[in-house]
Amino acid sequence: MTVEMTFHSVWSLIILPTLLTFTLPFLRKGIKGKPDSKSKEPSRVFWLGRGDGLFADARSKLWTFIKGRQLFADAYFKYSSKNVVTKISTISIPLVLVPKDRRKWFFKERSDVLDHRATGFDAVESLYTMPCGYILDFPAHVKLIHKVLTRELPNLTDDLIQEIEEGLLKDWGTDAEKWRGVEVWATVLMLVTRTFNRISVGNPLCGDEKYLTNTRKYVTSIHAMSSIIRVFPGWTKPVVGSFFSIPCWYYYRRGKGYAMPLIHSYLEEARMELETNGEFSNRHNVFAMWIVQEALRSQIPREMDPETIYARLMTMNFAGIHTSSFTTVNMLLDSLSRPDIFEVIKEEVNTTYSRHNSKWTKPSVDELRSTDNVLRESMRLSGPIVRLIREVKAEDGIEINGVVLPKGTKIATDMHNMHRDEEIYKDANTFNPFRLDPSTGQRMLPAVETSENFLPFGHGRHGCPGRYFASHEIKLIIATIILRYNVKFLEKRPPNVWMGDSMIPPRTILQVQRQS
Ligand code: HEM
Repeated sequence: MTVEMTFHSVWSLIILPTLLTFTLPFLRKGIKGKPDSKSKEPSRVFWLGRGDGLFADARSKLWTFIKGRQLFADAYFKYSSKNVVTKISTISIPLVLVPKDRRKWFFKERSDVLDHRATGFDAVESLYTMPCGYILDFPAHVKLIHKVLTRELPNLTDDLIQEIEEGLLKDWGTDAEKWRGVEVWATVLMLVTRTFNRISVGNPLCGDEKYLTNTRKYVTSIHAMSSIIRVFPGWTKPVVGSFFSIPCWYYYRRGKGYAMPLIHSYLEEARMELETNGEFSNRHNVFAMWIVQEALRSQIPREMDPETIYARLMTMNFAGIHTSSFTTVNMLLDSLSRPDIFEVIKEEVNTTYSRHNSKWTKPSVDELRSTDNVLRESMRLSGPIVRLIREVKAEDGIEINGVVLPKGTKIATDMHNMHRDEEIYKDANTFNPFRLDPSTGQRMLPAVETSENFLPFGHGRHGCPGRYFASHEIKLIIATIILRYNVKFLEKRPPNVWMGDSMIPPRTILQVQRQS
């Protein structure tokens, strides 16, 4: 994976953008001989970082690519926070930033006015990179996450623990004598892939190294390849997108070899149960079976197709694996570089575990309030998604603070900078998990409680449905690490790494030793 990522990074970060920014505008002008789409934009939007003149578009893209972080911070603190509508170039499409006073509306608006899929799916060029993208127009899996996964968490906790224990033993080792260096990102990614697949396909597939590696590669290839495709102008994407997404399609197809036998057997078993008993049993309490049962209930032919069931499983893996791994790694790095904070959660984990007779259950994990505070604060400063994007779908466009935005405009809430806004969080740049809630003066709410001031899981209509699972899973991972391993503190928090528009945790070696 290191080699894969290094190649993608160099290619997507340096060579491609430089080449494209300078050559494609020439080419395009040469071929079409007409000005860029700039003239179609409404004149009243203030476009930060974009001048006039020759190749203004290309220059502003390159500028954002080099100075993007600073430009987004300026856009937020100088304009959005003062309720001015601002536009900013990105390496792909320009974004209009939602002013602070319109955030409530952004999260409440109907999907036929603002399409929410721009955050998770357009941003990764899902049209090309996700062979399963066609299921998104009927998101049955979202309903199952809301209704079944969250409800079943108490019954899934033992399975999650078992997978976390086994995964850690495998990758962090059994040696109680010697310290050992482990690369935290690679091992946590594998651990989360395994744990997530315990609830999605169950045992034994969730422990099958080949299936897990293939799934991890599929998800990673979507992120890596979309970062390349994103650089190209829209009119080239049908060709470029199809070419660069070959690895995504390859891993997707390959994964069928592992998952399809299971899906076929679940379909057969569930059909038999329905015919003989008129209802389903609870024998396989895993996501794959919930999708099968929901499909049979619906009797919609496309839903009962094994291809659709596989597509939903892979979409879930895409939504849940990188987000949860990034968050777990960030929480580890944040707490291990602050011994005072780590000691608080260590004490809490140890006492809660003993109080509950050395067994984790959903209610006992919910008692880990300080651990949850650390998770929440870590997500505030290092949430894996830095901005939420919507596409204007309303035929006549929309109007924000006097500015008209036509259909197709992409608008965004920049949560990375909003979470650093001193008007919302006092000492906003300080990692302080035990800060009080500025609006109530009370302790912070649990990490799953979203608000327009706390957005790592989104908020409102399309807030992340998997957040209850993710928060439970991450706390179980952290608690198991605390109970089973000694981990050396870090001298200081290694900074996150910016790759284009995304912020990822740094590669860090942790020194670990199994507790005897
Ligand atoms: C720490 C881990 C996670 C983070 C930070 C996270 C964050 C997010 C965010 C920011 C959104 C977009 C909200 C928006 O556009 O307004 C989202 C959507 C979504 N997430 Fe998560 N997520 C996490 C884990 C998960 C997990 C484990 C699952 C699956 C079990 C999941 C499933 C989804 C789905 C299906 C959507 C799309 C919802 C829709 O279309 O309405 N997420 N997530």
